[in-house]
Amino acid sequence: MTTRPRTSPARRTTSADGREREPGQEQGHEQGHEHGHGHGHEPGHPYAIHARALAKSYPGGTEAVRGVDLAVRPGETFAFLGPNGAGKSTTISLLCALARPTAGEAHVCGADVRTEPQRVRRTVGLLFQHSALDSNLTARQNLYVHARLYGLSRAAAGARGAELLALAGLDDRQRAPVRTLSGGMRRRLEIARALLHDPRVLFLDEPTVGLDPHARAQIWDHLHALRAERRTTLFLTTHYLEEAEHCDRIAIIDAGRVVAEGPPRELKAEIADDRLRLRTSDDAATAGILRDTFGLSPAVAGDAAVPDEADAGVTVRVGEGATWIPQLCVALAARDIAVHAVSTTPPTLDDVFFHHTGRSIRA
Ligand SMILES: Nc1ncnc2c1ncn2[C@@H]1O[C@H](COP(=O)(O)OP(=O)(O)OP(=O)(O)O)[C@@H](O)[C@H]1O
Repeated sequence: MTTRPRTSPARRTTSADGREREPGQEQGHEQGHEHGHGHGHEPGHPYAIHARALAKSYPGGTEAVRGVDLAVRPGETFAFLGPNGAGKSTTISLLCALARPTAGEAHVCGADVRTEPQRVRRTVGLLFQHSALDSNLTARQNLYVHARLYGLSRAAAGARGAELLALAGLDDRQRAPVRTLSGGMRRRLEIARALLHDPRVLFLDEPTVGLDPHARAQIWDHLHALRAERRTTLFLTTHYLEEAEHCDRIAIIDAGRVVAEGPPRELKAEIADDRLRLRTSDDAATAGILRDTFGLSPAVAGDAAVPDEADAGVTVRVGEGATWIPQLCVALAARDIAVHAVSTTPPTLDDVFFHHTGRSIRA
C-alpha cells in the first residue's frame, strides 16, 4: 500500500459521456412521494435535481464546471464538498437558472434550466453566500416585504412570515432590527426568506460560513427540522468536512469535476485507508524503514506536502491499520527504535478527497 491516490474510479464518478449508472439509484428513496406541506414531486420526475454532463466556461476561458452528473432525490440532503474555486457556486447558479450552462443539461423538479428558467426559479429557494437582508428593517418586516414581492396578499404575507419565523426559532426576535441579530440568527432569517414561496428545493451556498461552532450547530438543527417537517430537498455547498457528514449523500468536486459521490459512510468505507501514526525515538529512521522494508509512503512531522498528517510522529495510510502494528513494532525494535505511541484513525472525508485527487482538501 502507498499513499498515492488509487487509479480506481469513484464508485459513481462523472463519466466523459455522462451515461453511467445514476448516482443515488441504489438508495431506494421513495419517488413522487406526497408529504407535509404539499412538497410532492410531479409523477415522472423522480429527481429533485438531475444534471447530465453539465458544464460552464466563463468568458476568458475558465472551465468552472466540466461535465457534472447529479441525481438528487426528493427530500434528500445533498452536499457539494470541495476546495475554493472547485466550481460549487457556479453549479448552484446553473441549477437555479441564474447562469446558463455552456454544455450539458439540468432539470429541477422536471423544469429545464435552459428552456424554463422562470419555472426553475419558482421551484427553488436560494441562500446566497452574502446576506441579502435589509439590516434596518425588523426580522418580520424583511419577510413581509419579500413575501409581498413574491405576490402574496398582505394577510398571506403576514401569516407566512409568522410561520417561518417560528420555524427559524425567531418568534421572540421578530420586532428586532436585523442589525441587532447575531450572525446565526441572521442566517436563519435568510433561510426563512428563501422559503417564503414554499420552494421544493432549497439551495444553500455555504450556509454556515463565518459562523461560530454554536451558531453552525443551530443552523444544522434548523436544516434537519426543515428536512423532517417539510421534506424540503436541500442542496448545499460547504468546505467543512464535518458538515458534509450531516448529509444523506455528498459529491466531492475538484476543478469542476465530481471525483467521488455517495453517502459519506460508504465513501469512507470504500477507500479502506486508516491513518496509522507512530511516535518513536527516531521518526526519520522509522520513516525510512516504513518505506524501504514495507513499501509504505510515510509522512513525517514538518512535511509541508501533507500538513494534516504531520502534527507529530510518522503517519502512513494503510488498510486495516491495527493489523500492521505488531509487525511494525517488531521491525522497529530490531533496529533499536523505541515506539512511544501508536494510533490508528479511520478514514475521513479528507482522506476520501486525498484518495481521489492526491492532495488534501485543505491544502
Ligand atoms: N463570474 C465569473 N467570471 C469568471 N470566472 C469565474 C466567475 N465566477 C467564478 N469564476 C471562476 O470559476 C471557478 C469556480 O468558481 P466557483 O465560485 O464556482 O467555485 P467555488 O467552489 O464555489 O469556490 P468557493 O468555495 O471559493 O466559493 C474559479 O476558478 C473562479 O475563479
